[in-house]
Amino acid sequence: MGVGRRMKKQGPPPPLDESRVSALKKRKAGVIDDSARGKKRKASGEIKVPTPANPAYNHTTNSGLKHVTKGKFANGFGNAHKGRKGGQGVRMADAVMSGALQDESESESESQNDDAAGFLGGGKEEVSTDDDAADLLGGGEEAMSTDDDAADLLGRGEEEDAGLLGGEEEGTSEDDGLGDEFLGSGSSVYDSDPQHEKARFSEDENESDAEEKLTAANIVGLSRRLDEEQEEDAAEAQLELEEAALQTNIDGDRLNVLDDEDENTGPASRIAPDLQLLRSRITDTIRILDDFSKLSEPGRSRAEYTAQFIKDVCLYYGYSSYLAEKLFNLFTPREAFAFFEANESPRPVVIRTNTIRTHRRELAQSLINRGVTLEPVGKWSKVGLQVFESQVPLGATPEYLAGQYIIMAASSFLPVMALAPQEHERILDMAAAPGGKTTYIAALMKNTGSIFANDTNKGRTKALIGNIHRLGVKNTVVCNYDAREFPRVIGGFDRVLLDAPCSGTGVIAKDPSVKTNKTEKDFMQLPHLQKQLLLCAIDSVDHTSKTGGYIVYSTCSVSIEENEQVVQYALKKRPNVKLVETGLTFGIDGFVSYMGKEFDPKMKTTKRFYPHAYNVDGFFVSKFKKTGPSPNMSTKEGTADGARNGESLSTADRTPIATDNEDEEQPFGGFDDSEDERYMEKARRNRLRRKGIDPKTVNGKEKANDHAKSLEKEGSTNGTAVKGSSSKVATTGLNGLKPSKAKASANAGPRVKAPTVGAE
Ligand SMILES: C[S@@+](CC[C@H](N)C(=O)[O-])C[C@H]1O[C@@H](n2cnc3c(N)ncnc32)[C@H](O)[C@@H]1O
Repeated sequence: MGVGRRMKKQGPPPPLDESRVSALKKRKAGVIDDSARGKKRKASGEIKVPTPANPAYNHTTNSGLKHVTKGKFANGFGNAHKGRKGGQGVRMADAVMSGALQDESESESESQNDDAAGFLGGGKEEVSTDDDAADLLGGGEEAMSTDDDAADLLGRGEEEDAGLLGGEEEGTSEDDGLGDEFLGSGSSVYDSDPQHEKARFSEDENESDAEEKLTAANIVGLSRRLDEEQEEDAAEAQLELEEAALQTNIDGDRLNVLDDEDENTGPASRIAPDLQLLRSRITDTIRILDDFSKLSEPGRSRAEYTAQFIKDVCLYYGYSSYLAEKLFNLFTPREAFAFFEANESPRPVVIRTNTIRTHRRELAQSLINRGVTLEPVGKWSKVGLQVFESQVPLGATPEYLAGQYIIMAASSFLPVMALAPQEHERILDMAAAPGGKTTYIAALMKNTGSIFANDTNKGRTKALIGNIHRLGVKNTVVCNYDAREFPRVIGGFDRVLLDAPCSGTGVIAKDPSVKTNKTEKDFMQLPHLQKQLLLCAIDSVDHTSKTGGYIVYSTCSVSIEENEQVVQYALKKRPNVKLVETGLTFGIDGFVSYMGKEFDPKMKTTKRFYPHAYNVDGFFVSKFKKTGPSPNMSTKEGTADGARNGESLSTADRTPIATDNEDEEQPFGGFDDSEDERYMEKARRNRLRRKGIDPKTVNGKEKANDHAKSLEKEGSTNGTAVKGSSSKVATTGLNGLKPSKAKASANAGPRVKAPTVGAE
């Protein structure tokens, strides 16, 4: 099929086969129970879903809780899908066209602030495309989360699994004794610095016509499916109304939802709780908490209802009470409910066009020809495509194998967009595996400059290397340090991305084990590590960088401890940084105060993303600008943040926070001292030749001295590249340090430009 169909030129493919649609619907019917339950309350009129006081929640609530459970983004395109009966195709086309036109205009400036409104308002009507392409892409197998199913069904290889799952499953982050949970998370827009805007790499400018056609190609099939779904919805709603007539809680009545102390008959007290009753009580409790004076029982306190709500949430959704309470505290009760609901359904399957290899329009056309139904992910990205359904495993198409795209969560675009890497810069990705973000950075840099992609977990760096090779990235050095070794390993970067290991409370839909396996200890240990890493990230940046001087800190967690508190800590410890706008056109402002704690007022520049608000993984993105040298980095020899004097660097509190369990068993693509030696030796000879010295005349001791001196010189000349030192990716530690467990070395600090890695 591949070649023949691929060769077909532009023009819409035939509408989607009806049989595909029905297959989809059948599968959907099997998994939609929860959302149906959600609809029920809505249809019965018992839930007043929209809460004008809470704009974030409104994104989802107008669509009813049902919409957030579906695999569709809460964005402008979602809007276009609403009320599509009859005119659906046209509306979608309009939406896509306007999106494409917007793209065009944005090509000059990617400051898409005006898009924000559309995006923010768009959560109301998502299409019920359903529980995801994940199912549709091949159906789930075995007892995995739906996303995991999707991963399999997408036919991905090892490294891609890691990519799709935000890097969660491959290996664990054994460091610090922190487990898989660290591996979550999986990321544009522009830099707050306007001079950078134009330099952004977008291949999709002036493509509005093409995109319109492209989308039209999908419309017929999609709109038919959507019409059918709407009919189904109407039938369900009718049924629910009938059922609701049996219920006694009439709007305005005081509701009796609290468990009586001596009574063991409530839904929560049963061995096998009646989920429907439980859910009904949850929604009733929310109503009461929303309108406490009117609906609560006399003599009952708000705390009692809150406790009841949390207890029911634990039973209904399977959270530990510790985590349920922690998450509950982030939101209004109604929004908390929406959050818990959203965690019960997978996020949409998204692919990122690898602009090193292709253009989004061409990629989309190729995939459409293969039977993939897709759409641009939203106006906010020029490279993302949301996949609704596919007849082929997305992880095994010729386009995939040719590195034209990578499967990655939409939220994972965001930190990279905030980082806004520029061509020819030097970038550090501190916790990079499996490399969704690294490879995006490389694409935005058009394969110029250099990226140091580091990860402490050797096993996971395999996936990173795999992705780097497949996607044709050539400006990246993979290294394997505990990132707290930076900047002693190397510093002086223009920008640093710290996509930190975290608890994964933003990706519960992907990894439901988070519901029960995160304890108070995790929320102490993780922030401790994150704080250490963030200080190291800051210290690794060259504040004198002409184009940069930025640090982006992100997590796929929604907890305050791992986000605002970490940022606040960094602001306190490093007065030489300030928070700046992320440039992201959507997202909810970070907390400036929380439970009596006040944060820096600029904390509002940080952005939070929630599954129920935007139908993306929960995420946090913050951006700092470094304005001066780090306090204790000034040495006699200078103040370069390139860590010229390793000993003088005290970057962070290094109190051990857990056992270091590094996986020594997993040999990593051959980190090998003798192999390293060969490359180092070759580099040394080349360097000497460039200086006009015959390498053969230099004996062993002089070799070492020369090596150290030249490194030092290069460092002091502010990052002059060590040219010609061809290093094999992942086979060498930087500057000859042992890649694993490298000891900080005074000589290791100089700003040595990364040798370009031939990835393919
Ligand atoms: C959220 S994941 C990174 C995902 C990656 N940025 C991407 O987009 O594919 C967090 C990563 O941090 C790594 N990690 C954990 N502790 C680390 C440390 N001390 N130094 C460097 N990396 C660490 C984990 O191995 C894991 O790969």
